[in-house]
Amino acid sequence: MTKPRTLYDKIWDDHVVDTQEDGTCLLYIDRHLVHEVTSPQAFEGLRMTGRKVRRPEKTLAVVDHNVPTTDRSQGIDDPESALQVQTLADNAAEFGIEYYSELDHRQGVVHIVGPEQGFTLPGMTIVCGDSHTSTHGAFGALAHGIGTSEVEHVLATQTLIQKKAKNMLVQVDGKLPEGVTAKDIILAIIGEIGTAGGTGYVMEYAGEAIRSLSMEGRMTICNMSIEGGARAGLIAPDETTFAYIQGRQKAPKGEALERAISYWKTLHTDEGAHFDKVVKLDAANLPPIVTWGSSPEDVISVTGVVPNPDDIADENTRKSKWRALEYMGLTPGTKMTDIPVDVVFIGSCTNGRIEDLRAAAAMIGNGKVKDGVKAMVVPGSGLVKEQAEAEGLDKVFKAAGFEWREPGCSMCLAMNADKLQPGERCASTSNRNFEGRQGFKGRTHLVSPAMAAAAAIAGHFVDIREWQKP
Ligand SMILES: CC(C)[C@H](C(=O)O)[C@@H](O)C(=O)O
Ligand code: SF4
Repeated sequence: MTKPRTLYDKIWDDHVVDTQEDGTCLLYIDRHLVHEVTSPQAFEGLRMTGRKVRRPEKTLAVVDHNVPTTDRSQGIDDPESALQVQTLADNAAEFGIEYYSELDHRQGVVHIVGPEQGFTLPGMTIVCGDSHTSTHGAFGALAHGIGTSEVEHVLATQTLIQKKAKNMLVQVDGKLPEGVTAKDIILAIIGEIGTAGGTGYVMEYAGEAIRSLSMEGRMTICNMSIEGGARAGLIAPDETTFAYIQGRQKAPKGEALERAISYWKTLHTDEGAHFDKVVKLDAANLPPIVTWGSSPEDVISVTGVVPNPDDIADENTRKSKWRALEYMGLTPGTKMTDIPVDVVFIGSCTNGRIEDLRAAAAMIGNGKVKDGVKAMVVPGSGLVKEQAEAEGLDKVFKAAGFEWREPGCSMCLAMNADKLQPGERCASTSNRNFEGRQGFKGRTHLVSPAMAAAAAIAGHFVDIREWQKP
């Protein structure tokens, strides 16, 4: 009898081209996503050595980080961003790679675009010069970020040098309560294991709460695997996955799809397979979560208070959490619901999909964005934007005073004009609350889309389980 294997073991085994004595492997890469930030030197490397892209048809390029989210039909004002974007356009043309420009309606954040186009499929190895490539693991694909020199290696050879990681199981049982979302699950997991908890592991998420999630929710979970230290997260594909894939532009069709599905059905962890680490969480007990510090592990229930770092035994951690509170301008004991916000950002590859925008819009009713609060919605892609407009969500947002923008990474990391001013406090649906992440001295609180929308209207965090929409 063959040894029971995890989902990660199976995908890994299916892609190993060569194994060295020390365990270093050469892995075949099925899909390579490329964006403007981490690719220029990789293409330059190819040019200098006279090499081509090995499999241009397995490579897809899209601009996302540097694009403005205001009207861009007249070009990009910022010279650095304009150059960055133009460089990717030129490289894609020169090397024969399919490219979605800022004017293409398929353009968006790379991790939203891949799944949306059916480019991301179960059982594949997927890489991108971007840490949030873990998002694609929601399809049961082994997907992770790579560095620029690796981008060059994959472009040239369609392979990657890798050592196998350990297996970790994150079991989330129970039924998610009303008002609590995939974002709260993953924030709770990171709060539990810490930002280094997944280091050296590939995390597989399983259990009733994960199974009940839509593909959008699963992507939110896998997206933040990297914030928990794991380079990749995985969720076994099932009927929800197959239904999402069906009919997508680049997905297999007809008989090819049937054959693919029968293979995809084998992509699950075998009974009795070994995990090196197991973490369990009960979804039924989860509240809506808000981060209070400058690390994604600094999580607290919306019903809680800003914690007191003096309660932490370890001196280094205590000091660093005090520093975080100082940066955030918060005092221990303050009720989370008493913290006012200046800015609300709804978007990013964590929470910029259609379901996220629906959840945010559903909080609004006849409400208006609180005076003095600046709120913006940045759809994750042009297709998300179109879908939202077809459903009239843009009207709901605009009537309430939210700005309705063009797709891109935007204020998730402030590489374009969308930035916090020093000292501004933001309720954000993105994935990183590091110092300066959304702008110099900007203060970020990570929340779900529904929590962000309610904060925009109330002007402070609210427990959306008790939210009476205006
Ligand atoms: C710019 C890019 C390399 C970076 C990443 O790798 O994640 C960015 O997308 C981010 O979210 O910080
Ligand atoms: S939306 Fe944010 S996290 Fe996602 S790729 Fe862009 S910058 Fe990175």
